[in-house]
Amino acid sequence: MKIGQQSVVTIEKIVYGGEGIGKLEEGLVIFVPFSAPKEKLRVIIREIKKNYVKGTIKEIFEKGKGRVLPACPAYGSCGGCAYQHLDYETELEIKQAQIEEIFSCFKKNHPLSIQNIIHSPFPYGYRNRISLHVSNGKVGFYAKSSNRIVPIRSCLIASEKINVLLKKWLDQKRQYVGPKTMHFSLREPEIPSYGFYQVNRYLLQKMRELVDETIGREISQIIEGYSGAGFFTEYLRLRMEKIYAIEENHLSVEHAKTLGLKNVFFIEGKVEDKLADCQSQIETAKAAYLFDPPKEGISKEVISLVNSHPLPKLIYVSCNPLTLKRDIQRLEKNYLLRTLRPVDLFPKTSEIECIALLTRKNGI
Ligand SMILES: C[S@@+](CC[C@H](N)C(=O)[O-])C[C@H]1O[C@@H](n2cnc3c(N)ncnc32)[C@H](O)[C@@H]1O
Repeated sequence: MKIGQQSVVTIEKIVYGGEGIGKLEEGLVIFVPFSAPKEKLRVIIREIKKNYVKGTIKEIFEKGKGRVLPACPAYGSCGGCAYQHLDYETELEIKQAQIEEIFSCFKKNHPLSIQNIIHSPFPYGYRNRISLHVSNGKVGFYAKSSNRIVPIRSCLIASEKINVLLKKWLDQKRQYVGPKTMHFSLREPEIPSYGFYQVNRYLLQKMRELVDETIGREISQIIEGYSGAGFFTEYLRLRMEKIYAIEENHLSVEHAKTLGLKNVFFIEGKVEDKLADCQSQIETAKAAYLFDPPKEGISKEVISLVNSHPLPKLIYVSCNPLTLKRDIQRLEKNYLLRTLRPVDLFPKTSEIECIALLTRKNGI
């Protein structure tokens, strides 16, 4: 096998991350980006690894399920989207199957029910914020796994308001000539101008309702880790006795405090440092953890604190199924995984949001 060699392959499925996989005649597994399920392709080998190869499409012999023409001229070079070449129905089926596969390992020892993916009402125009990079007169997004800037004029997954702002900024930013790449972000005026904020403007209320439903009515106290600017806190406090909300980003905490929520303690700092204090103040029998960490997941330190003080429920909102799986495995001795709800917060990209419900094992 050589780089540049051509081969014929049928794509078996699309795996998490967005690439199709198939087997070459030699028995080697091949990963092919921008392919569709069951598609028959001629591919060019681009990279050879120990146990697999990577290829790109040279020719499509038989189109796979759901293939459509991508709408964005930067698709394929910009690192943002992975599923513009598929219709939305196929993308949702693929994402559901990926979640089923990643979490199938829990089926044996947990009463796990994987629910149907919640779709975004629209797969385009949903982002309420974008981050761009500027260097040597180029303004755009990074190419996949690279610092190379792919210039763009507009972004189809961003909202109309963001695209209006982008148009205004493009010519100004292009003037920038500096030794380093500069980064800037554009946000809709409705959302806080700093720190993390949920990105899909069509699913904001739905996310809050789903988390509320998952928590359940018997819970009246919450320890919320990674609470950001109080996105879930603001909604949940309407029916909670009290919430301890821990967040390390100073500006997000400042914003959260401006909401004036009476039954909420906003605590600035790392969950690692503040959790034990909250654990000592909560009434265990009616309390739950709500965690919404960044894609790296929860640190071993936090997992160990949770394992030393398991509350009846733990609700885990995650934007990375792989770290979610890892963290559930680390919590397994105290918790059962009950439900997993995929949510398509990031249509056309390979990302999948999940809401997991874990309940404390009996007899702890
Ligand atoms: C995915 S965001 C979720 C924010 C919020 N739940 C929301 O929906 O807007 C993760 C948040 O965790 C915060 N964070 C990351 N690591 C942290 C840590 N070790 N301790 C406390 N906060 C942390 C980040 O600043 C960010 O606001």
